[in-house]
Parts: sequence; structure tokens; C-alpha cells
Amino acid sequence: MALSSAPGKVYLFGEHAVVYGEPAVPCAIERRARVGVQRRDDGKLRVHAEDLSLDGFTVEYDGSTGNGPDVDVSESLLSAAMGYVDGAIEQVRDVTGEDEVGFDVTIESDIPLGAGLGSSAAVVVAAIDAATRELGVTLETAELAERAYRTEHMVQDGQASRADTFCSATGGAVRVEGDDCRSLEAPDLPIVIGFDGGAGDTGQLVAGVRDLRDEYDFAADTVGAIGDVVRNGEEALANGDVEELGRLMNFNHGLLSALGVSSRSLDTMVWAARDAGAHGAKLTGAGGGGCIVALDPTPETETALSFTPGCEDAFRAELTENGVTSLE
Ligand SMILES: Nc1ncnc2c1ncn2[C@@H]1O[C@H](COP(=O)(O)OP(=O)(O)OP(=O)(O)O)[C@@H](O)[C@H]1O
Ligand SMILES: C[C@@](O)(CCO)CC(=O)[O-]
Ligand SMILES: [Mg+2]
Repeated sequence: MALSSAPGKVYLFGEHAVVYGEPAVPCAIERRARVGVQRRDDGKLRVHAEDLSLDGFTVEYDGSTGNGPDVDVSESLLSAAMGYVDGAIEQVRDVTGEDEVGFDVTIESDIPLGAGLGSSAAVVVAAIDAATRELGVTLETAELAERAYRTEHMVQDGQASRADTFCSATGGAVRVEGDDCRSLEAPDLPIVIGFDGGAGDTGQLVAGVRDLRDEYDFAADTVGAIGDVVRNGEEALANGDVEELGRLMNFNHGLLSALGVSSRSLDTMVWAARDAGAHGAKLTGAGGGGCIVALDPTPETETALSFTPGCEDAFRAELTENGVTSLE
């Protein structure tokens, strides 16, 4: 049995645009997914996922034959739920050469699903790390991040960046532009998160931006403008200029909103944070619903969010330097 954990993340800047080669700056936060993996020799994959919205279900099936699991839920719901884990195990079989190997996989996570905090990347990174170690193979962090990226790329229909997976694998603040992934020095940021209790489907939201970008030159320009905001943001981060970071986050939110990935509740939480005196606020991750990230060293934003209709949870998030971690 091998057990690994990996962190979720918030985006200071650059989600969506990063899929088209612009830079982005996500930061790992101290909310983690833990994945336990035990080898089985019958080629079957058994996944126990405590936190899936399918009310924590257990399925057992033969992954090596390509036949799906036999459970009483719709095919699309199931593939949405299982895609990332299936994809991670496929990468493990590929990288270890053990094509027929099966696993018992147990997932437990304190990252809300589909809410912009990178639950998918954390699950995939932790799963690949645990499953390869279970087979006696230790991957370098760069290789692990690359394999996790390939999983997200496959599940998100060929449209994904390396940002979430690299950030989860290495921890800390990172900068990703295409296949150039590096760690950044970051000051201790006063991060507050508001969560509307909802979720968005990353694959669908990415496809929506792609269609807009294909149809309108000004949507492509908007993606490019996000890249400009990120480049300014990197400088503000290097200078530890939290006020400038906030202004640029506000700008970034406006551009994401123009690309159609915000929502009424995300906008409401963003405005509640700004009204409470936050330096800035924006949605984080794919959007559609889920979380916003704000910067505020005072307790005002957290308090205001906790009284905002539509905000289900407001909490502070600590940046973490701990990326993927082997627990057993
Ligand atoms: N605890 C978990 N157990 C099993 N699967 C999980 C778990 N957490 C996430 N997943 C997988 O990740 C999917 C959600 O990923 P998605 O990319 O849509 O959202 P996210 O990663 O939370 O947000 P974002 O990509 O915007 O940061 C779930 O549908 C499920 O397949
Ligand atoms: C929307 C997106 O940019 C971030 C999702 O957390 C998608 C990706 O980078 O793969
Ligand atoms: Mg994701």
C-alpha cells in the first residue's frame, strides 16, 4: 500500500489564457487530496472515492478489458467522475510498462470538486505518485507533473495547460507558459477564498472560451490581454506589492468575465470582497461557479463573505511549499 497527498491551488493570474500559451501564476494552498493505492494482480481497478457527489460510491471493474464499471448511474456522470482517476492509472501503466496491473484506489480530499481549487490535478498527481511507488518506481517531480498533465489533457478533450498539475506536484507559487514551468519566490500573501457551493466543468468551460476565441478576434485579444496582466502581475509579485497585485487581479476578473466564465454568484462574491476593502478579487480556476480568491490582510473580507448570500463558505488559505508528498 502506498499513500500520497498533493495540494490544490488558486490562480493569482492567467487561467484559461494559459491554455493558449500565455503565462499564468497559480499558487499551491494547504488543502490536499490523499490517494491510497494497493496493487492487485487481477487487472481490476476498484476506486473508493469518499467525496464524489455521487454520494461516495464504490465501483469495481476490469480496467484492462476496456469495459466500464457496472453501476446504476448515467454514463456521462460516471465518466465525468472517473475520468481523471482512469487517466492517471493509464499513465501509471504506461510509464511502468505494467499494462495489466490493477489497483485498489482510495481517494479522500479536502478540496471542493470542480470549484477552481484544482481538485482534479491534486487527485491525479497524488494517484500517479502513489501508484508508481506501489510498483516500486519513483518518478522525478518533472516526470510526475508531465504525466499528470497528460491525464488532464486527455480528460479535458485535448485542451489543458501544465499549470494546475505542475503547481500541485511542486507546491509553492509557480509560473507556467507553454511547457516552460518554473517555481517563483512569493511573499506570504493574505489569501481569502469564497466558495458558492457550486462547481463548473473545466472541460466544458475551456471549450466555451476556445469557441469564442475562434469566432471573434476581440476574444482572442482578450486572451492576449490576460497575458499582459500576468506579466505585470509577476513584477508586482516579485516586488511584494500587494496593492498592485489586487488591482491586476480585479482586471483579470473583468477579462475572464468577458470570456463568459464568471457567474452571478462569483461576481457577487468578488464585489462583496472589494466592498469590504480587499486589495482585489477574482474568480479562480475554470469558473462557472465555485471559488473566488481575494487578497486582504484584515478580517473584513472573510467576515463580509460569510454574510454574503450565495457564499457558502469563506476561509483563509495558506500558501504551501509542500507539493506532492509520500505519506506511506
Ligand atoms: N475527491 C475526489 N475523488 C474523486 N475524484 C475527484 C475528487 N476530486 C476531484 N475529482 C475529479 O476531478 C473532477 C473535477 O475536476 P475539474 O477540473 O472539473 O475541477 P477542479 O479541478 O476542482 O477545478 P479547476 O480545474 O477549475 O481548478 C471530478 O469530477 C472528479 O473526476
Ligand atoms: C481553465 C484552466 O486554465 C485552469 C483550470 O484550473 C484549464 C487549464 O489550465 O488546463
Ligand atoms: Mg481541474
